[in-house]
Amino acid sequence: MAAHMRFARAAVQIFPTKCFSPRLHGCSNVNIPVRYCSSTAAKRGLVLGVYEKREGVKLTPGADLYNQQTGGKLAEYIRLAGPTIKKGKSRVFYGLDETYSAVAVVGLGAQGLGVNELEGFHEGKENLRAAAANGVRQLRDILGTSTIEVDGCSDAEAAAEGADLGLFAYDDLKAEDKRKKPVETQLLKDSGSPEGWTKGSLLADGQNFARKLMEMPASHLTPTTFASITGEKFGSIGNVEFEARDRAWAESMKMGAYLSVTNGSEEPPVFVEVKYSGSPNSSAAPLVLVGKGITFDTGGISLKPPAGMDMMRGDMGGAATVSGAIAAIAALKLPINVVGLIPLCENMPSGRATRPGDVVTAMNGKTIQVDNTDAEGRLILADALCYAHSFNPRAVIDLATLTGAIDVALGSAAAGVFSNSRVLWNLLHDAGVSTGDRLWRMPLFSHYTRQISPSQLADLNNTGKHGRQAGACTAAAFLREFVQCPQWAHLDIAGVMANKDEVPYLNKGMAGRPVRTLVQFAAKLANQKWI
Ligand SMILES: N[C@@H](CSCc1ccccc1)C(=O)NCC(=O)O
Ligand SMILES: [Mg+2]
Ligand SMILES: [Zn+2]
Ligand SMILES: [Zn+2]
Repeated sequence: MAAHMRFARAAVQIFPTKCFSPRLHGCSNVNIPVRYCSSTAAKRGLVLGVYEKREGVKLTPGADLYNQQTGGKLAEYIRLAGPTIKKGKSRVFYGLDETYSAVAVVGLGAQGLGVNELEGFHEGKENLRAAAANGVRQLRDILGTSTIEVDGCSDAEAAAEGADLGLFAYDDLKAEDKRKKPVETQLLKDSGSPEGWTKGSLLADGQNFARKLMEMPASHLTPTTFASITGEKFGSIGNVEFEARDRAWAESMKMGAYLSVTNGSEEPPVFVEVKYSGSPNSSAAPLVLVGKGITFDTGGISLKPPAGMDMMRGDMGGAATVSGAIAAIAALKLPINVVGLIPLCENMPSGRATRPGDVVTAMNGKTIQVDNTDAEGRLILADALCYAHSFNPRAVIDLATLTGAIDVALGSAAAGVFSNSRVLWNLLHDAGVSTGDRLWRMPLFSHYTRQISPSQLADLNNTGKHGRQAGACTAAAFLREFVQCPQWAHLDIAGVMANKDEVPYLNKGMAGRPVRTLVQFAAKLANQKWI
């Protein structure tokens, strides 16, 4: 008989009666022992980690402590359940003690894993994120647990990230009984650093905020509602100023490239400006983050094909990640000044829409021939990047779901980074290694600049003259024409916009990547003086 079956019999012997009315009790699983079904149990769950060893498993210090509290029952149950618990997999146990309705034991892989150079991330942290996400989801979905304690597994920050990212669901527009039950996660006492746990939770909150904004349909998330939602969010955080500028302001700034994109839409454009003052020197040069905020991209007159066009509700991913990152940076009270610039509008076809071949003038006076109205992201960023210069920035980073070409090049493995600075790139790269939300450097050769300029009618063309060839690189070369800061990076996040199943601790849907990398980058920047 398999070890797994032996365990099943042992568990049944302890609590033989199953929940008789899972629908009534809100229990999603008929196999839940009656004592722990929703009608009777105190709904508290526990997630514990175990490392893989050649024979069996090794308990984390937190799991070991709990094992002692249960008189060795945990280790015995694990032994009965089978030879090992593999990386990212879990087993749920009932009846270990009176405190928890259920305990999910999750596999962390081998102990002591660090940075994997080939993968470009910290493998131990990434395994823990996946394991924590798996454990909390199990307890929520099987048991309807409302409070879950999580083993910090000696890295409470990564455990909190995995747990809180893993529980995210955007179901605000579904009937109440179809929504995921809200769950509160807590660090298991004496299993990791409480400060690390708080930091990980705030990082996950920032990314989840971005995910929600990206997931919201364009019927609900317009430039105007984006401004009201983020305005409310930032209004509740200290040291943050928020302003929403209207079309007249953009006209007064001569943002002709940005305004040309909104022409076809009935929704008014909004340009959001967020300022976080965290540096002890309030006039210290800020990090400026610029985010593409197309709340829906139809392509305009150069209409996109219909398949998958619904995903273009996430074309404000740059705007969302900038907002999520600044929310987390402010919540963490990082000692740095940050400005967020977010040009928002829709890209729609209509009798007023910009036509292919039209010429528009950006804030810096450069003229642009708009040969493809679907290459609109670079137009709104062009003016936002010109405007960024007025803040005398320490560094400028723009984020945009800019090109399908970056998806072809890198898929969802990493966001593409185009930078004029090796120092800036190194900081960004290192941030991605620790968060697991990786970045990959791409070229900014003048070769690509020659593909977008000169244009037949104007200084620049908004598409490369060799069509789709190196589309992400020609887009970056275009943006470079509007940048004055010697510390600039453009992150093309189109490929990482959504998750299918590639990142195990993110569900299917909009990903909010790379919010945590941006925040870790800002923390690194705050602590060094080269830039
Ligand atoms: N809105 C952008 C990107 S649309 C392509 C995309 C592909 C895969 C994942 C996410 C988004 C746009 O219109 N770009 C123009 C272009 O790529 O030509
Ligand atoms: Mg959206
Ligand atoms: Zn487009
Ligand atoms: Zn777009």
